[in-house]
Amino acid sequence: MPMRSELPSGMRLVEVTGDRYSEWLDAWLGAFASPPGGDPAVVDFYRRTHPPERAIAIDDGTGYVATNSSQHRDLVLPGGAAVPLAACTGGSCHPTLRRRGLMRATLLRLHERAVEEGKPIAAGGVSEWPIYWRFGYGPATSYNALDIDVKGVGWRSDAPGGDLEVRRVDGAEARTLAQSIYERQAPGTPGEVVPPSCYWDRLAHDPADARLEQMLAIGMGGAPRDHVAVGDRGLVSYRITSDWAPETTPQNIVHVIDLLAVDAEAAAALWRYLLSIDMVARVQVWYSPVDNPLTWWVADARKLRARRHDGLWLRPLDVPALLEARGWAADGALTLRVHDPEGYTGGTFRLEAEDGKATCRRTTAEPDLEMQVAAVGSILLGGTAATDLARGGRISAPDPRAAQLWDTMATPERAPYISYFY
Ligand SMILES: CC(=O)SCCNC(=O)CCNC(=O)[C@H](O)C(C)(C)COP(=O)(O)OP(=O)(O)OC[C@H]1O[C@@H](n2cnc3c(N)ncnc32)[C@H](O)[C@@H]1OP(=O)(O)O
Repeated sequence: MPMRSELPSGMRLVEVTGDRYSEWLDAWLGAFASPPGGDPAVVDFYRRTHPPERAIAIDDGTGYVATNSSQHRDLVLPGGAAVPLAACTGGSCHPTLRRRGLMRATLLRLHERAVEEGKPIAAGGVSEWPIYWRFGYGPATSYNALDIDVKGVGWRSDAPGGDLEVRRVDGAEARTLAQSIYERQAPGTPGEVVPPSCYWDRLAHDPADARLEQMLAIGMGGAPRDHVAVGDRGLVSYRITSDWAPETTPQNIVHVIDLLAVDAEAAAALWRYLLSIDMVARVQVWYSPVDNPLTWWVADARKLRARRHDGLWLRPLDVPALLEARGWAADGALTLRVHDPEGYTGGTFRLEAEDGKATCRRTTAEPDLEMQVAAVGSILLGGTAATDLARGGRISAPDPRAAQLWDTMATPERAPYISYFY
């Protein structure tokens, strides 16, 4: 039976209606200090990417005091298969009512709804590290924020992409290209959560208002936005902010907003271009894969100055379905015992992988590996090592070779990564 939680008296958990969507958005984004306040451009964008019928709230009789939502999305697994995902985002509670279980009530409802809809997993990019473990979420992907010293980093003469031409494109073409490139690159990237096509409309907007830029996830700074493409294989969207007092050397900064490429050669051509713009001292990127081959194209990778962050957190709701859907790098058999405080997918399962595919069935055997469901979320894509979690006390493995075997079997084709925040 799913867990329920009691709400303080006078409060009701409700579905959000279209006519109160703007109020819902203000409550949600107000918790992040950016309420759109009815700004039609922001409300219209969110209404399409996060539609009212996916939103829930707690109403205390005077208005919405807590919010949450789960979007229909697909999650790419190792091997390229995608599974239906409850993409949770929009968790908030008014600060006057914090720590009374309001968020708990909304999130438990979202999990219950995901199971009703047949989704084997929920996921979110979480605001703060300590919160989501208790709800069965574990960090599964990582990304690097880069702050590149352009003068110091250099470019190797044998790096690929030198023969490819880059060309300017306008916002409308950038929008079309971005969606098409993403759709071609995502199946090879475990951890990507395929956004709806309207998500890419943000590339066709070019508001002068810095606040709106931030809300539409198209960068900050109020500078004009540029889009540069390599054929139909790669696209970068960026802004340059000026830092040049007349008596000094120019120190402009390139802020990369989206960099998408179907293959390494196209990505290299875009990076080569970004690192060659005159008067630029630094290139800053919020999201970069941790296995970005840029490391091997530049002359001095220490000048990339990478800071690693957790990306997507996964909450398995049907462990056997997920283990059978993902691809496996090596043959092997393991028995896993999973504890799920919400009661959806606890139990002991026998996993048997052969020729890239696996079966996973309930068993009464003793486990090789035992863990909370949040740890399954962490290791599912192979981006977090079971051996690390075993050393950290999050997985119990009486024979340490069992965690090693998991890591060998679960090795993904590349480091799990989500290229944006939702
Ligand atoms: C995927 C997403 O939606 S991420 C977005 C999350 N939203 C934000 O960070 C916006 C700003 N913060 C807020 O609006 C609120 O503080 C929220 C949404 C994080 C928490 O809402 P609350 O209603 O206070 O949470 P609630 O009372 O249900 O707490 C549930 C549990 O999480 C814990 N918790 C809640 N917030 C935090 C926090 N910031 N840090 C650590 N633990 C937390 C509580 O202590 C409680 O734990 P317990 O059950 O073990 O006692």
